[in-house]
Amino acid sequence: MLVADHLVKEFGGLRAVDDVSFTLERGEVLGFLGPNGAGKTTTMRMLAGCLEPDSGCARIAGHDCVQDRIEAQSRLGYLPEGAPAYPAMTPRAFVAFGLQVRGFSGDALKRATELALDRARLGAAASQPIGTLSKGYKRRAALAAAIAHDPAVLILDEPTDGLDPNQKDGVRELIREMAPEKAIIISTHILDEVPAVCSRAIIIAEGRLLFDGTPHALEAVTSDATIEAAFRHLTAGPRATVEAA
Ligand SMILES: Nc1ncnc2c1ncn2[C@@H]1O[C@H](COP(=O)(O)OP(=O)(O)OP(=O)(O)O)[C@@H](O)[C@H]1O
Repeated sequence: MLVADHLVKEFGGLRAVDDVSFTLERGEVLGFLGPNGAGKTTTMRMLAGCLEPDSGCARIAGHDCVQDRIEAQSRLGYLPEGAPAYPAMTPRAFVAFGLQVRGFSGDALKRATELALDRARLGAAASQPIGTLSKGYKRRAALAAAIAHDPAVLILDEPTDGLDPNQKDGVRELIREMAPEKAIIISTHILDEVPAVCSRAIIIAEGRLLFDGTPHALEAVTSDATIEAAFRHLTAGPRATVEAA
C-alpha cells in the first residue's frame, strides 16, 4: 500500500534522511519514532508528495509520489505538522473545501463532511472560525480534513500533539477504528502510544532507520523490557541497527 524505497534528502550539507526503506500494508498502524530532528517529518513529507527526494522514491498504492503525484495523493490523507488551515474558515467549511477540491459534490459532499467532523469529534467547534479555536480543536479540524475522503493511506504527523488526555484517547480510538481498512503512519514522541495503537514501530535517528519491528520486539531490545528503555538504548549511544520481525 505504501513504499519508501531508499529515500534520501539533504538540506545544505545535512543528510536529514539517509537511505530509509520500508513498506506498509493495509491493516498496519506504524509508529514512527525518533529524537527531535531525526528526519521523521522530512520522511513523511516525501511520502506525502510534498517534498521531492534527492534519490530513492515513495509510492502509494503503486503510484509514484512525484511522477504520479495526483493519483498517489488521491489515496492519501495527510495531517502535516502544526496542522495548517485557513483561520477565517470554520472546520465545516474547511473540510468541505478539501472534499470539493477532490471532486465531491451534492449529498456525498454533505455526508462525507459531517462524518469527518463527527469522527474527529469537533462538536459545536465545527461552526466556529478555525483562527478562534484552541490548539487541540485546530488539530482536530486538520485531522477531519485529512480523513474526510476516506483515503486508503493516512500519514499523521504527531496527531495527538496539543490534545488533552481525553482528546488523546479520542484520537487513538479513531485510529484503532480506522486501522483495519487502512495503512496508517503516525509520528509521535509519546511512547505509550505505540503499544496502545501501533502494530509496528520504526525508530530513526540522524536520518537512519535503526529499528523496524513489532512493539513487543521493540520492548525486548533491552532487559528493562520497556519501549522507553529501547528508545534510549537505540538513539542515545553509537548507532546500531536492530532488525526484528
Ligand atoms: N526545509 C529545511 N531546510 C533546512 N533544514 C531542514 C529543513 N527541514 C528539515 N530540516 C532539518 O532536517 C533535520 C530533520 O528534521 P525533521 O523535521 O525531519 O525532524 P523530526 O524527526 O521530524 O523532528 P521533531 O521530532 O523535532 O519534529 C533537522 O536537522 C532539521 O533542522
